[in-house]
Amino acid sequence: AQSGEVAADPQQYDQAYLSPVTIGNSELMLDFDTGSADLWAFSNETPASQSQGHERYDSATGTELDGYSWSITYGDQSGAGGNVYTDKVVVGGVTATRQAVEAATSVSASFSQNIDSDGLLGLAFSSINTVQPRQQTTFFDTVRPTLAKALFTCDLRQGDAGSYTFGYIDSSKYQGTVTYVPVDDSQGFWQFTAGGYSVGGDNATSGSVGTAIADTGTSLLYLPAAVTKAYYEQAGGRYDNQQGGYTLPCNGGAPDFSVAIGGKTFTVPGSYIAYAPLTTGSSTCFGGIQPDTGIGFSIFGDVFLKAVYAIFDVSQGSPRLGFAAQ
Ligand SMILES: O=C([C@@H]1CCCNC1)N1CCCCC1
Repeated sequence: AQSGEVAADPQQYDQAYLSPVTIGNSELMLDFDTGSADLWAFSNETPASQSQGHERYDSATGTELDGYSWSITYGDQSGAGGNVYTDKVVVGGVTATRQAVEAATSVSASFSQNIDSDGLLGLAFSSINTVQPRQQTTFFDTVRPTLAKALFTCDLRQGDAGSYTFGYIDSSKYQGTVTYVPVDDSQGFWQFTAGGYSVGGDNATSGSVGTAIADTGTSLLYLPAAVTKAYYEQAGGRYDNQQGGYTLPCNGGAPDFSVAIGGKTFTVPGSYIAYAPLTTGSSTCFGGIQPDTGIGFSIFGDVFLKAVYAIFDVSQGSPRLGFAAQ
């Protein structure tokens, strides 16, 4: 049975985490994304004008799926599209011999401009893979039958290299016990229910966060508008229309944010929520918690995930998420 571990290296401000992946004879840095289900890469078929500074997948090593294509638009309106090959993909020593690899023939500006990232490796459910005419499986779904345990884990860290593991849980990476919650995969996401919250350790937990997804490909923590408002009232932040989000003082006084999941409380340190100065040297920071207005559920992105050890587990028949304090 297979198992393995791969590094997750943070970009500036932990905006995204990138992991080395070998596809055929190409070694690329991909953004592992539990909020989408396509494995796509800059390729020899991506226009040079769009791929300056990127490593590219050389599709010559692959077998083209004739007449297949893919096209994806993400929640932030970025996107990409192209052709499909099968090829050998290796992640931390775990090998998928015939993985669908989506070679980009076009990518949106934000992908061209982020030269650290050579593409995405989707880890949501394969039901939302965009390949036509026949949907393809994610890397995890492809290798799942060969894994020692049908699960992968995520250990993201603030400003430091973390890791993803496939096929095993590394108990040295967390403290205390793991709390498991059921996952509703009907929308293709790792969707769960979060409970009460508290700001700054005051145990007057109020309200409930509700439906949420665990999304390693999203930088911030998007919460219901009322929860977000309550946080910034205590944090001394304000909604800045010009910035398109809440901002707060960078000065280290930001309160912690705690949320109950599966009856256990998980805490995001205030320092993670003073996310990044508006511009270099500014004493005002963009907030790591923002409203989930218009999305339909909360998004537990990297600001939350780097505070916990997360287990994405399909070994029990029904999918479940495990969380433990880091
Ligand atoms: O496009 C996304 C995200 C974008 C950032 C990377 N992860 C996937 N979705 C998740 C939230 C609901 C809408 C779809």
